[in-house]
Parts: sequence; C-alpha cells; structure tokens
Amino acid sequence: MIATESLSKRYPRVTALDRLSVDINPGVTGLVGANGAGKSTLIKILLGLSPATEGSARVLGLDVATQGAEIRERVGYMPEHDCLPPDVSATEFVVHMARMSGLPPTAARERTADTLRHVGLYEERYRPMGGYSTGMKQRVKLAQALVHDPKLVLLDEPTNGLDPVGRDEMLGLIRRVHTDFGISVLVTSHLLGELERTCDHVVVIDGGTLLRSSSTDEFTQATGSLAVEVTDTDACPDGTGALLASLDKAGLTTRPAGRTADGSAVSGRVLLVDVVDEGTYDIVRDAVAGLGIGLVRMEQRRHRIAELFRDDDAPAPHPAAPGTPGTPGAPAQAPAWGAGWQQKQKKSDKRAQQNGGTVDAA
Ligand SMILES: Nc1ncnc2c1ncn2[C@@H]1O[C@H](COP(=O)(O)OP(=O)(O)OP(=O)(O)O)[C@@H](O)[C@H]1O
Repeated sequence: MIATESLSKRYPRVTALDRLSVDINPGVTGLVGANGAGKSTLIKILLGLSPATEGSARVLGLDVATQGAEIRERVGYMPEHDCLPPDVSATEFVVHMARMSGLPPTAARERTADTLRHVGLYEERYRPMGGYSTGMKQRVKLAQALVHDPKLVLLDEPTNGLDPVGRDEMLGLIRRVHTDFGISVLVTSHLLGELERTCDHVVVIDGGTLLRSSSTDEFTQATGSLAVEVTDTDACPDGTGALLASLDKAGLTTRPAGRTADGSAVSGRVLLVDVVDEGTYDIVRDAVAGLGIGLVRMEQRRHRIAELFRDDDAPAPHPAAPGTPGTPGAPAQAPAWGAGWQQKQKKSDKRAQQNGGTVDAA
C-alpha cells in the first residue's frame, strides 16, 4: 500500500522526517508518535501535497513526487485541523467533496447519504455544521474522506478532542471502514493505547525516524507473566500481601500489575508472577490453597503497547498498600506514553518551540 525509502523532510530549522524507510501493507495501520514526531508531515508527503527533501515514497504503487493527483483520486484524507465551513450542512459539504472527486451528481448524493449514515449522522446532517459537536465534526471529516470509495484512507488524529466514549465510537467506526468496506486505513495518534485495539499493525516514529514497525500481535504478544488475583479472608485480611510473601519465599519473581504515570501501583489486588516453567502454576495454586484464600483468576498476561516504551530506569513500582482500591480483572491504567515517551515528547516539544512559528511555504 505504502512504501517509503529513506524519506526526509527538512525545514530550515527542523528535520521533520529523517531517512524514514517503512512498508505498510493492506489493513488498519496505526502511525504513532508524540506531538511533532512527523506524522502529519509524512501524510502530506504521501498525498503529494508536500515534496520530500530526500528519498522516495510510493502509495498504491504511485510515485508521490510525480503522481500526486492520481494518488489523491484513490486515497481519502481526513485532516487533523478543523476544515469544515460553518454555514453549510454536512450533506451539502460531503456532496460537494464527492463532486470534487469526480462523482456525477446523482451518485454523489447517494454516496453522501450512505456514507453519512455509516458514520452515524442522521437528521442532523441537514443542519449547518457550525452548530455541531466535535464528535459530529470528526464524523463529517471521516465521511468526506470515504465518500469517493477510496482504496486507502489517511486519517490524521481522528480522535483528537473527543471524550472517552467518542474515542471508542470513532475507533469502532475506523475498524469498520476496513472490515465492512475493505478500505485500508493509516490512522495517526499520539496515544499508543488506543491503537492496539484498532490496528493490525503499528508504526512508531519519533523525531522523524522509525522506532519500530510490527504487527500489533507482536507488540502485545503473550508474555511469560501470570496475572493472579486473590480474595481476602478474616484469617488473612491482606490476601495479596500474604500471597506475595509466600511466592517470594518459594523463589518466584512477583510484582504488582501496574503503575500510574508517577510509578505507583494502581491495581493492588493483581500480582504478576514470572513463569519459570509449568511448575509455576502449581506453586501459585498451592500457595493460595495453603493460605486458605480464594483464587479469583490466574491468567497469562499480554503486554500493552505503552509498556514497551517505558524507560528501564523508570521508578520501580511500589507494592500496593493493603486495601488499595483497584479494578479486579482490568489491566492497570497505563499512561498513554511511558516515561521514555514523555522525555521524547519534551524533546519534540522543544524542537517545535525552536521552530518558533517558522512556516515553510511547502
Ligand atoms: N511548514 C512547516 N514549517 C516548519 N516546520 C514545520 C512545518 N510543518 C511541520 N513542521 C515541524 O516539523 C515537525 C513535525 O511536525 P508534524 O506536524 O509532522 O508532527 P506530528 O507528528 O504530526 O505532530 P502533531 O500531532 O502535533 O501534529 C515539528 O517540529 C513541526 O514543528
């Protein structure tokens, strides 16, 4: 679908992309990076809207340097910024965009009605868009990207400004763009966590360079950890603490399941136990039975993408205080960016500041 080869984009004071080589296959791909990592720059180059300084890129086999117009005929684009005229309705706007893409009037109207229904806009599609909520505006922006039935859509931060429910709905819609219509998707986000549920593949960039490109499964593959949750009893009022001590004594390595951005544990009732071999399961079971407490669950645990980008030297998690409230069964609320990402984010922010509003005409 997309192939870049040593792609660079240099502005007078900032290198937005630095020799980026990446291949993106059909499906739903997440392009993730902190603010200023170069995501929007890459999208603009892929659409043939901004020339690369060095290197090359092909989209659907077409050269971005010379075949931008052909690419834009076949590719839908949802920009990050608010681009909707306030005085026209969603229907008028999307019909207009469909006509601009070359659809005849009747087909443009039919496709508009179908697409707006698909993104969940009904009666309100006849109202001026100036009165729309952020969620409704994002849906219109998605609809105009889909209306000409492209083979690929490039979605720049589609969940920006949405509340958690709105984010989930938008991510569900994006997933269905591929499953229902077979349209491939490249979606950018600075939130790692939201992409692991939506994407088949994730490309991570930082400071314009490729950090990692792998399938979501590879990112989150099963680890050698067991998540264990136990109950308390009158005889053993801190079941988790007692189990931790018992497993430590048996020579197993244990730690609390999660930590917040400041490194403190949030899921005090869930312990992670490193699996040494099959015998680990028996040791945990016997320890629970020996303490006379109940076993709520014992399951193989998967990584969350954000965990892979935590600094190794980040503060170690503290064992939870007895009785720390937690959500049994739910993974700990990992920060969108681990400590490593936060440092990189600061670097990127600094880079953006250094840029000091310099705007390249490109
Ligand atoms: N026209 C421009 N002129 C000069 N510098 C630019 C221009 N466009 C982008 N940059 C700089 O290039 C870097 C990458 O910007 P880009 O918009 O691609 O990042 P991004 O990952 O999309 O971040 P965001 O999510 O904040 O938009 C930033 O440092 C930005 O300030």
